Amino acid sequence: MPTVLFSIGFLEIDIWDLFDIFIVGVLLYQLYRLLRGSIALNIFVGMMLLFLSYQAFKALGMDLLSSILFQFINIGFVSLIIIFQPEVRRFLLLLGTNTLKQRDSAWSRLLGREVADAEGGVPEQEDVRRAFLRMAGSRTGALLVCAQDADPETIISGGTPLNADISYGLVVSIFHKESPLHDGAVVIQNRRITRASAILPVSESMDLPKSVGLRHRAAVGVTEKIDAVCFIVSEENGKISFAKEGNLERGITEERLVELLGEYL
Ligand SMILES: Nc1ncnc2c1ncn2[C@@H]1O[C@H](COP(=O)(O)OP(=O)(O)OP(=O)(O)O)[C@@H](O)[C@H]1O
Repeated sequence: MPTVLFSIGFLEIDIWDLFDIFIVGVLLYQLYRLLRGSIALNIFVGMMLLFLSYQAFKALGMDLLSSILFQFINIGFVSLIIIFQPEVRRFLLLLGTNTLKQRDSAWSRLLGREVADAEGGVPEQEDVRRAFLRMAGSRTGALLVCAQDADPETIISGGTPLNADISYGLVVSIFHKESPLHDGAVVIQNRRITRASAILPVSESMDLPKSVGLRHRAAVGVTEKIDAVCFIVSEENGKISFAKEGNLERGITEERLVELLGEYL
């Protein structure tokens, strides 16, 4: 029996209760981060309200109402898993990826950067920078996914599988309007182009302004679902944007592009 630390009225709190509250708090916060901005958050809040009402009715001894709500919650649990299937998947993926892979990749990125710095820059980053500036100048639409740790194939579909070195000429050629591969996204993994013309999941986020079109929504969508970042060139105005964890940074400068490429490519 763990020792009681303090009491609030009739409630006796021990060390495990504090631990319990802390873990539930962290899990709820992570869940909120995952669902933020999506319609799923509204459903989640609805379910929480239902659950709290059930607890309140039960505590007040209103048996009929609480038993009806209990049935709802019972079915609700199964339907929650179905409704939130993509979010549950992403949540588990995030947990696993964060704990296992990110540590390794952080080290390899750190070491990689040290080697690159010693050699005077990473050629792939320089090639993508030049390609993006050129495409921005000519208002050529482009969408580039840089997968970080997760396997992007689980979410990204279609297009043409490739296994090519990144080069300025290749990136510009793929997105050239006459190219059969220009429509869709280019996927980069471990500094190699693994797919072109890929179809990405489109974000349903209500936080995005109405002016944001499908290309940018697709960039946001894929970063909501897997550990990846996206670089986008707008065909409409030639602006370069960046997407990460479901957030869109619009109209970034060349300096910022260099900084982000250094961090994520
Ligand atoms: N789900 C998707 N996955 C990958 N690429 C997509 C997807 N949806 C749209 N695109 C790309 O975006 C192009 C259409 O972009 P649209 O004009 O709707 O978006 P936008 O965000 O307004 O971009 P822009 O500012 O370049 O016009 C398509 O031709 C296609 O290449």
